[in-house]
Amino acid sequence: MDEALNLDSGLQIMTVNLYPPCPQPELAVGMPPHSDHGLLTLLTQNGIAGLQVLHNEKWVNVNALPYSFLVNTGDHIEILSNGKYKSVLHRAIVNNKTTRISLAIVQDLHLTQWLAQQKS
Ligand SMILES: O=C(O)CCC(=O)C(=O)O
Ligand SMILES: [Fe+2]
Repeated sequence: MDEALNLDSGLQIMTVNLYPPCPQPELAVGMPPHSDHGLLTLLTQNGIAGLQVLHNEKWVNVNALPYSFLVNTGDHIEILSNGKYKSVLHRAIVNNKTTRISLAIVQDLHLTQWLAQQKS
């Protein structure tokens, strides 16, 4: 699969997110609900909770384990697995005490590979 999908030439996009303390966190959105577009996203955080995933129609807090990467499944893995691995809907909330930082690295197919997958 690795060779067929040309993963060695895949796209990597890194995003750094900064969430400063918010005086009224219940009125604010850190990052609105979305799914990531790629195959897999590696996410690391500065130990401050804020990530939530939608599970059984409820938003569930995800622990921010220090010195770890959390792996989220993205839209393209859902398409490639014919729905076996669902792309996870997630969002980030803010708090009124501490600045939160997260770093997300999306691993995706090469742009030309993406077009090839669309044709088949
Ligand atoms: O800050 C977070 O925990 C989520 C970040 C995120 O979902 C993203 O960058 O795509
Ligand atoms: Fe995301």
